[in-house]
Amino acid sequence: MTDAVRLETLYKTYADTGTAVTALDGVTATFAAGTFTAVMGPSGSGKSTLLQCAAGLDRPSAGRVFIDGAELTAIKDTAMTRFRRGRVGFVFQDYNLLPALTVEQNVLLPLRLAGRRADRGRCAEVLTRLGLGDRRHDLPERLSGGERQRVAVARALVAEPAVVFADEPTGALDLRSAREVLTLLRAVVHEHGRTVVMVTHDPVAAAYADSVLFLADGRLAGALSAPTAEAVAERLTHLGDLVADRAGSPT
Ligand SMILES: Nc1ncnc2c1ncn2[C@@H]1O[C@H](COP(=O)(O)OP(=O)(O)OP(=O)(O)O)[C@@H](O)[C@H]1O
Repeated sequence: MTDAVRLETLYKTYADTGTAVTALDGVTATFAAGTFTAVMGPSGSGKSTLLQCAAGLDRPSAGRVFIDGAELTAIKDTAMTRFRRGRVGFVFQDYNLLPALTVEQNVLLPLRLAGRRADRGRCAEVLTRLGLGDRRHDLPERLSGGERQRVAVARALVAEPAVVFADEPTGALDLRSAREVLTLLRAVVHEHGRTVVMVTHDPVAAAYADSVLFLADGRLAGALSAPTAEAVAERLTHLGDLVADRAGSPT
């Protein structure tokens, strides 16, 4: 199986605030193509930083990132944007849809920005697959939170990226909409062979993934295959204890 994403000994230090914060402390991980992985860990453990560095939205302080076999960390800033537009899709907690654009225009935006043909047929196909075929001409304000997030998923998929990164995609949704979006992400992986990496706080959401990667203090702290919400919650409790112990112990 090919790796959609490979992270090699990633470090990220934020030094701009006086005291340096090490958000990633030597993380090595791979995400195989066609898999759905959840990234979990206590608050401040480096989940968002990991996602940002893996997606090329931020640069690690050291280490290498490969997407679909190409080294992202070797690419200069201007080319990075182009690379991202072609190979990476994003879904954010707050949808990030442009309010003045219709659903269809929002979904087609990544293709337009990448200078590719705005394939309306493909857009209609993706929207229909996501149950939004008849909402193409609506503005986002007319959609529910769950529908908006499904538009964001359609937008992330339209350019057929090697990987879709989702940062708390269900964080702003009610239970039913969250379940719909997670079912959709799972179908995107299992029925359409896409790769999804999702940061979440929610053990129930993580249980939709094929496996869970745990972070604590910027380091990998284990993994779980075929996760259940109960097993994930238990692992998280232990991680929380571990972090509290470390913080309390003399160095
Ligand atoms: N831009 C920044 N400048 C300085 N420090 C930062 C910055 N972004 C993150 N950090 C710090 O890096 C560490 C990891 O943050 P990160 O947001 O990656 O964690 P997280 O696991 O996603 O947290 P949460 O679950 O609370 O969203 C934290 O200590 C955080 O305060």
